[in-house]
Amino acid sequence: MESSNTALDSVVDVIFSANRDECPEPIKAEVQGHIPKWLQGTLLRNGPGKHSVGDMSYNHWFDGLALLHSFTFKDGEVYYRSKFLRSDTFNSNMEANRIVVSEFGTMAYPDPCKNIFSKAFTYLSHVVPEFTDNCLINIINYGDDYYASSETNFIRKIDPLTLETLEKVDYMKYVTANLATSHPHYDSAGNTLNMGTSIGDKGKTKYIVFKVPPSSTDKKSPLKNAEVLCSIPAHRLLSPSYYHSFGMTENYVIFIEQPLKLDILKLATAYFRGVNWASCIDFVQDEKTWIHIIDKRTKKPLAEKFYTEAMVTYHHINAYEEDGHVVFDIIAYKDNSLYDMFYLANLRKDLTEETTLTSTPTCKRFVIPLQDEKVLKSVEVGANLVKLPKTTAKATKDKNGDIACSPEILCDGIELPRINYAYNGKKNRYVYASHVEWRPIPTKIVKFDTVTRDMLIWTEDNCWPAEPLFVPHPDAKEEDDGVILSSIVSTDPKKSPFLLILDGKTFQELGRANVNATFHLDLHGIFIPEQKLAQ
Ligand SMILES: CC1=C(/C=C/C(C)=C/C=C/C(C)=C/C=C/C=C(C)/C=C/C=C(C)/C=C/C2=C(C)CCCC2(C)C)C(C)(C)CCC1
Ligand SMILES: [Fe+2]
Repeated sequence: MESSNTALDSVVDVIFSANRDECPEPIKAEVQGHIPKWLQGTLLRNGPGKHSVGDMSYNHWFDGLALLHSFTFKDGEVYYRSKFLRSDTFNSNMEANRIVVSEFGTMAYPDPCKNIFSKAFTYLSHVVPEFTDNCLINIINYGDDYYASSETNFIRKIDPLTLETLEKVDYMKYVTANLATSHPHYDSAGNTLNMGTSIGDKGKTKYIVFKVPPSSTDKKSPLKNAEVLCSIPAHRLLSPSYYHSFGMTENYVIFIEQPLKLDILKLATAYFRGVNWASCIDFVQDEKTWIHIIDKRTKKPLAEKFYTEAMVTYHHINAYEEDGHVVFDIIAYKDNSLYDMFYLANLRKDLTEETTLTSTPTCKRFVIPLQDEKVLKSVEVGANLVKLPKTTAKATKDKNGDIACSPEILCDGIELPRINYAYNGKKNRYVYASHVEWRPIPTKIVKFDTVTRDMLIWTEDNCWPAEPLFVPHPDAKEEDDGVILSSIVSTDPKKSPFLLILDGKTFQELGRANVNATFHLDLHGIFIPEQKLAQ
């Protein structure tokens, strides 16, 4: 018994909690199989790579210090490198040899004295706190620049080739966003669209959609030209919803205001009360989930109120318009247990006690009817407004004239979804994702066909795959003409970690690039084609 627990503990260590070393100089990987010659560019990924500093540890996996890594493809060869993001947070922690900047799941007290008076004093000097710039979630492209991102008001510009950390950028200088997502969208005109939350500005709490145009020639920060497209007042001033991503079609932005709420009063007193910020988020089971459909042309949300039952979602998959409807697919949960599952103490418990997840991810499709207001008035209460033939998703008018949406379940157990981004906002068929069974660790990646509901699977013993990312063939004719890239952490000491390359159509291995280094399990990333990097 003991030995199997030890084995499971070491899995948690190897894939989640161990501190990693960086590998700042590029190393050439040993390629097995075949890497298509057309695949030229850099896969750049981000995720937590250091979970303790000195003798202090972070509580939560999403708190770890950002470690960037990249795979550069050149003429069938692959070069790997990794570098810690030299954020102010990283530097201050290293200098103090302890954790001095708070993260979402770990509250830090720079003053080691636990005396209540000094704690109160430290609190007062933190009335305007400098939030963390440990940007560990994703990489965002604004204009010609690349930024490591988290969800606070700070992003860090990076050099996508050398992984060097550059300027710290404060969203607040350009748009009033105290929080912003790490999952923006890119449109065909080269704009980046993102969403943020503005807390208590001029007595109002609102969600904003902002657009950053492609770079201007004057070499100023691309955010200088940011424009707020729309702002939506939060249902409650002191409890805005938490959201991690949003959806976008050609004409609409889809924003889900879910009953997973930040309690501003609790947040403001968290430091003084000695609790972490994560404890100030509540899932309000008996509240509705509001679905806002923002028309990019009028810059206003549609007048109708769409809602569904209480749920939690982090990742939108895609959204598109079809015959007078907006269709969008998301990964949804019954509650907020995903966040709790990633506390390092729970990850250990979940593995050793073999507990099942209380809420597993479900891939849901919502269909929103775009109804003329006059027509809507004449529709009977209870009538289904969805007219698309091949879906079981419904939208019915309730007695208040609001529209209750019930989704179609597409499949269970997938997370970290990616699509061929050329199909973002357009009708797509395939989703590439991590497959999650009852354990909170990734063992398989899949290609899911939303039409036939078939799943193609890749798995291998002692291999823990990261989010699978699709790169289209430069002359792609079909949606799945391309390859899937996933970086694989290995827990077999005899086997090095590798970058896996699968064929987009068959999901069969084309090749792998074995790297003589250690990998961390990361969260998200982007592929930058060579022509774009050369600009
Ligand atoms: C500024 C501000 C602030 C702060 C904030 C912060 C600090 C934040 C952070 C945040 C964060 C930091 C977040 C994060 C998130 C994340 C997420 C949401 C994720 C998700 C994920 C997932 C979903 C996963 C999955 C997976 C993996 C990874 C592996 C295994 C398998 C699976 C698939 C499960 C406050 C509030 C105080 C106040 C106001 C203002
Ligand atoms: Fe995410």
